[in-house]
Amino acid sequence: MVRQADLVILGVSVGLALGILISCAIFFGIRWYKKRVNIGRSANENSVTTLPIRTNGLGTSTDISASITSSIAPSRYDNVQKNSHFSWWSNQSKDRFASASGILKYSYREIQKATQNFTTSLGQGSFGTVYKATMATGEVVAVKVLAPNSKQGEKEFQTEVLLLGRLHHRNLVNLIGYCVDKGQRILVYQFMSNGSLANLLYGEEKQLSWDDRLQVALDISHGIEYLHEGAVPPVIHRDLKSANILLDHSMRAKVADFGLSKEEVFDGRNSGLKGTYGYMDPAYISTSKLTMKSDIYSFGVIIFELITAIHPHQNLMEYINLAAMDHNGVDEILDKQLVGKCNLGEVRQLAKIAHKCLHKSPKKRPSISEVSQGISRIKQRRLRHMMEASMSFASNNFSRAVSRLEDQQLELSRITPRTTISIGETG
Ligand SMILES: Nc1ncnc2c1ncn2[C@@H]1O[C@H](COP(=O)(O)OP(=O)(O)OP(=O)(O)O)[C@@H](O)[C@H]1O
Repeated sequence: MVRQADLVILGVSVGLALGILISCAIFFGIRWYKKRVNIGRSANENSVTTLPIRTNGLGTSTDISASITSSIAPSRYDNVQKNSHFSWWSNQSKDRFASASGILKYSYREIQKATQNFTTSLGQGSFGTVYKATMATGEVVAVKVLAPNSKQGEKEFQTEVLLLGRLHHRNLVNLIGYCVDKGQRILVYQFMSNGSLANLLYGEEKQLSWDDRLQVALDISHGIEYLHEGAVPPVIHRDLKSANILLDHSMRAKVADFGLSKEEVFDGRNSGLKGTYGYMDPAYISTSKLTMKSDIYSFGVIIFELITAIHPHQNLMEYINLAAMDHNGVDEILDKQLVGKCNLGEVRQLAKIAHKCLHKSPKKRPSISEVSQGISRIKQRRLRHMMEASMSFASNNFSRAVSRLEDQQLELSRITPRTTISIGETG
């Protein structure tokens, strides 16, 4: 009996020991597997290249690196030496300052509080809703919350943070921070109180003067000039349109929406082309070859929007082509709000520049610096005319004042002897 009991105890002990051994093996096996999966994942995340940004005097860029994924101009990209790994994205949870360029990382609670629990909507885009928010510091910002069902969302979110976090120019909308928390993806931008150019052109309340429009065109061209000729490697925006141009409190324009460009299905085919119908370069559509000249084409469309206030989806191209058939035909398609309130010479000069941007052969389109110079010349000419006008006004006034003085002197000299006599007589 005793022997049998011993045997049972021995059996149970051995069974238990085996059970513990097997559990340990399973536990450590799972841990090892998870570790390997994580290493693989962060290796993928780290495969973004870090590239330098040049500050060629075009703007206020202070940073020396830019992480670029899909918007780099291909030819120059090849020449830039790639850094091996980019560890920011995988380490981003550790620091409040997410990168050398100082983009802030916010918690979901902070954003929730700043937007009063997401009740201050500014508008809706294809990637989610934009809210006005006041951060704890008192800074007013715009918060873009990515819709959870956004197909392209994650990739575009990363592009926006990695790219825009390192591009700094007064004519680009600044990315202040981001939030990756509680399964949410949120971008925090500087607040642009006058909204989008599209709203200003096609909305009912606001009006844009010719002066404002000329300045907006120049601001946009400076923003693109920084992307094409200031950044190394150059950056192609791919989705320039009036909805992606935002205006601040003093009506200065900035280019927005870098990574969140919309995947458009063109002609019913999923061609993989990026951009927005009506703004897309026909040469890019037919060849799928993306160059900086595709941005130039889209900018040409925006310039014609500024002149005509006709949206590309409202047959703008047909109006432009009709106007091109006539000398000064652009006068016929000028925005009615501008009639009698602008210099037609300037309108025609700007239209001429826009026509060149829309040339069907990309090679024949001007570079962005040529466009900037062209628009600057219009503004300089206007300044010169204004100076000349005010000088001639001043000199007219001066000569009128001088002749009035002479008249008064003559009058006085006529009166003075008589007065003297009369004084003498009374004395
Ligand atoms: N930084 C900002 N400051 C103020 N308002 C903004 C800001 N960013 C976006 N908005 C407003 O939020 C709205 C939606 O913007 P969003 O960029 O999401 O979409 P969109 O560019 O209009 O369209 P899509 O994303 O489809 O290209 C716009 O009406 C815009 O005026």
